Amino acid sequence: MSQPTFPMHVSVAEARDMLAALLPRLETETVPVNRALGRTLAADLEALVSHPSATESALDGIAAREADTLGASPGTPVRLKLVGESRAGVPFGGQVSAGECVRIYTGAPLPAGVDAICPVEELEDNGPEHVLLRRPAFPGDVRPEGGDFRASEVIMRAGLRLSAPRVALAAALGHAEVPVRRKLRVALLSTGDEVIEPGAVLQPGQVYDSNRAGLSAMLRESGCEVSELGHAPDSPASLQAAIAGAGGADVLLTSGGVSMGKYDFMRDLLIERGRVAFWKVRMRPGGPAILGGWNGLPVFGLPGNPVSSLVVFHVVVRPALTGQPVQSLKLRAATPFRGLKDKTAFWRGVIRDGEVHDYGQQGSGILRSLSDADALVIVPEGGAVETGDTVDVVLL
Ligand SMILES: Nc1nc2c(c(=O)[nH]1)N[C@H]1C(S)=C(S)[C@@H](COP(=O)(O)OP(=O)(O)OC[C@H]3O[C@@H](n4cnc5c(N)ncnc54)[C@H](O)[C@@H]3O)O[C@H]1N2
Ligand code: MOO
Repeated sequence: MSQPTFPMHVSVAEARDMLAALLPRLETETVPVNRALGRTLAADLEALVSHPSATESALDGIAAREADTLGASPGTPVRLKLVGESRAGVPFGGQVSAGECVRIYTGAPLPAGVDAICPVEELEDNGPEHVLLRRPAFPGDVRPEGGDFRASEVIMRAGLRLSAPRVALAAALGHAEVPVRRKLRVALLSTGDEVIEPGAVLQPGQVYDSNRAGLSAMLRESGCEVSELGHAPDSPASLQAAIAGAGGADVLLTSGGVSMGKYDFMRDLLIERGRVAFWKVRMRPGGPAILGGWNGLPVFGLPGNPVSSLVVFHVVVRPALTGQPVQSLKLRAATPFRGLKDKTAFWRGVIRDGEVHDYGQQGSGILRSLSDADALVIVPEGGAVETGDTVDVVLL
């Protein structure tokens, strides 16, 4: 190849940013809150109500004045008069005076005049109208109005990805519907003469298409709408015909055909007849990845090796598509991890007792390693990890 006119050997962060820069701004749509899992909030969400909506009990028991109950113990119980009941949804309407209490249940509003709770386990009935407390009532077992959030406070920010707890929070804030960004439409194409559908009879030299299954699952997990273009054999004409089916997508992901081989036509198509933003990333696995464009459609060419394609998706493509950074944490290395002079390594690791161990087989064709591993251990360019060092790991 003559001197390339595009960047080569970019860093992982550059690859991520260059892909993100090619993606469109996503419009806002509204979805029912119980269908919002995995979506990205398009606007700030404010609390329409306070939670709790009234000061309430955290326990089943009685509500009383703390001052009346101080000194209560099993040997010297305090006797209070029962004047009513407060249930969740059916509050006690009256005023509670000194020496009095009301039966109360978890989530029920605290009546006027009382400030503390004694749980039912510490109570004994004393005739039909009195109870004995074996310990004082505690103000700490009262949940104050607005203790979780207050009406009109902004509680969730635009850009937040809606995990299950966040869906619950949006509903608790009072939103039946939430504004979210529309899903990114991602077309997905596998390439390679040897690649066949799982279920077909495999001839020697063929391989089942695991990349498309894995990438499609990862895309759905990432909140994308996936348009599966199937599989194209290794010929420029077949690739062009398959890519033409991606009309309407925001981005096309392909796997295979991007390295140094004679039949790596994805690479040739983008370099010779399309547009290239970069070729090759300083990472292993996944070095041969390519980013470019075809008739205005951004195209990210993932390497064919099964581990490589999924690892590049994990650390480059997903963060770019979702805008969510890669989450890493620090662990103690229980084994050494090899470094590479000019590449960031993402080695598969197994976490045991809070330490990360080398999985062992690190070949890019060993798909089992990715399924068995708990994490990718990041060894920066030029670095190496000795046993006992602290390493950054990305959970899988
Ligand atoms: N001389 C060199 N050879 C290779 C280099 C290099 O720098 N110089 N890089 C190696 C690296 S690193 C990788 S990664 C691979 C990537 O190659 P391609 O993207 O061109 O991928 P293919 O050659 O098409 O396939 C590689 C491998 O993966 C299997 N494969 C492909 N698609 C699928 C699929 N959908 N599901 C499961 N498996 C798939 C394919 O059968 C091959 O075994 O290049 C190295 N070579
Ligand atoms: O990058 Mo390749 O992905 O090492 O096998």
